[in-house]
Amino acid sequence: MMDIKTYNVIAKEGLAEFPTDLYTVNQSQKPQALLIRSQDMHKTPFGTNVLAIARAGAGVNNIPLVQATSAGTVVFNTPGSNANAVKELVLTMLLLASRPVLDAIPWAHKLGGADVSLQTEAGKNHFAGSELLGKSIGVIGLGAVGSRVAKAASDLGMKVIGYDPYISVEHAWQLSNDIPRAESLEDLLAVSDFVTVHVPYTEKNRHLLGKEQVEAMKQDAVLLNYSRSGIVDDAAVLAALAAGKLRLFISDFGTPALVSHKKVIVTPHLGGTTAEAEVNGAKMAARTLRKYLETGNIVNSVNFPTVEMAFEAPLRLTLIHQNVPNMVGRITTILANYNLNIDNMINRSREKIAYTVIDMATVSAEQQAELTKELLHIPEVIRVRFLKNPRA
Ligand SMILES: NC(=O)c1ccc[n+]([C@@H]2O[C@H](COP(=O)([O-])OP(=O)(O)OC[C@H]3O[C@@H](n4cnc5c(N)ncnc54)[C@H](O)[C@@H]3O)[C@@H](O)[C@H]2O)c1
Ligand SMILES: O=C(O)[C@H](O)COP(=O)(O)O
Repeated sequence: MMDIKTYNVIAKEGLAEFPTDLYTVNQSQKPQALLIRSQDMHKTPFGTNVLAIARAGAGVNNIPLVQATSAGTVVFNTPGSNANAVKELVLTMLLLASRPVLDAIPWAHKLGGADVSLQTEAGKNHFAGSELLGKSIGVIGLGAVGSRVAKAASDLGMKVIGYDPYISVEHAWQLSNDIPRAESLEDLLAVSDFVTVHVPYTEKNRHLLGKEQVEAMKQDAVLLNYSRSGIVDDAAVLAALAAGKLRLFISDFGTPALVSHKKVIVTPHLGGTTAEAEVNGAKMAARTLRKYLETGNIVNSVNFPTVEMAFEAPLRLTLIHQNVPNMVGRITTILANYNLNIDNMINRSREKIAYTVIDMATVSAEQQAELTKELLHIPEVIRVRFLKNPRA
């Protein structure tokens, strides 16, 4: 039995992916894997017994990746699982930034008496808005969320310009040829009535929109942050709002200064909070975890290489080790000393870490224990697992 510990609200459809004859959920002090959303794992200790952490969602800045990698803990996310939800909320906020319905609705509901319609017609001009059609929008980051926002804005008749110097081939294919790409962030900022940012939080992206960038924006522009707190320098934005340079700041990440500001609209980190996105993310995370725990195969990891090898042999040996020369040689020498034949093998690396998967015929539990001890004796080996093929 393996135990999965959960943090945050995880959709029941995701938990149902774990068959009860193989898994328990939240039953052990020493779980084999964690299934989380925004839980701050920098402040939540997890032991080296944790083989994997799956983040149902996109952002992994809440997980200490360097620490997890060196402990041999594979971290996964669920790319794209909540991208449509974020896109729809960004569209909502673009419309709210254009039509003052947030003020108009309470005004309408306060009207009373027999002449409500007269009062309506007399007062409605206070709430005149503008249209998105023909306005320009700069989309920073053209991944799962940004590429969808760009397409939707274009479908609404907006002039879209994108910026993503690191765009993946997959997302580049998804992006319409009609959407021009800016050569630089400054080029995008100079022409955009709306700017929306969809990049991950990393050290490099901290204050990607800082004082200089905010000052480079168009007069009366609107800035939206549905990526992460810290990517936008809130202090620089507040200064630009006070100076009358920006018209509005819309953010999914409140701070005391933002929530009390008249020219700021804050949503409470709602980007990925729809029933559909929560189910998508939880199911995807559970399936990814099961794949890794049961077959050793790794997909959608943010700290380990992708490794997919059909599990056909009776037994699989997986090793997490440092990415240094002669590891495969040392590992296979030990197997040869036990007269074990290798049916199939794969070795992949990512930066400082490497992963080796070796398929072979069955060996006894005693021999597995001896081999594990000997393999762990190689100083650069971090984790050793034997997996039995239930279908062999
Ligand atoms: N508000 C929410 O609830 C919510 C929901 C989903 C995602 N997010 C946040 O949005 C981020 C993006 O999500 P996603 O699913 O689109 O991720 P993604 O990985 O599919 O896309 C991120 C894109 O940003 C690009 N990028 C990175 N640094 C950049 C930079 N400096 N300039 C321009 N482009 C850059 C990458 O090349 C990539 O294409 C997540 O990391 C997460 O922090 C927030
Ligand atoms: O990075 C993400 O996927 C979003 O910020 C969603 O976070 P949540 O799962 O905590 O709502």
